[in-house]
Amino acid sequence: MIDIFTTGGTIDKVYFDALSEFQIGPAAIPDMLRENNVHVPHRVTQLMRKDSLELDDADREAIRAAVAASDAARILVTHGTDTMVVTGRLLAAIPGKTIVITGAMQPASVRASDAEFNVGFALAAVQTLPAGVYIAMNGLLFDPATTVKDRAGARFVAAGSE
Ligand SMILES: NC(=O)C[C@H](N)C(=O)O
Repeated sequence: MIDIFTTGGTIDKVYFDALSEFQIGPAAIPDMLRENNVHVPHRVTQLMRKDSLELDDADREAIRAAVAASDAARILVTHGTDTMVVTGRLLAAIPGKTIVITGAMQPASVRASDAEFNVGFALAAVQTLPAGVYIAMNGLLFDPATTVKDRAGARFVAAGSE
């Protein structure tokens, strides 16, 4: 059983026409998994709906506590990309679980989005990797301890190489 926790981020953003802006809506992952005929046993819990730039220490602690309290050994977290590595570093203190964090550069609700690719890749990663914390984005796996987001390049890179 894979425990999936959603926290918000661009992956869950939807366009509010009346306001002419994107806001974080309900988690995109349940519809995505259903529409893609995914029968991997899983459970989805929406922990929060925040852009990751707005996550504070209490939010991160809530994510850490939820993951630590899960009875599942394999955990998928969807999260905004801007501070994914910060949360990943905190989750690294949890022993004995395979924890994979993913998100998207473009909302799942828009056509040219990397969301479905990233979720599919992360779902494969979480089922096969040994215990540890990983960021799974755009076809690559990263260790949060040694990774940073290159915002201009819209990608993750090794710390120091950006
Ligand atoms: N692509 C993203 O998810 C960026 C967004 N600002 C976030 O970190 O929540």
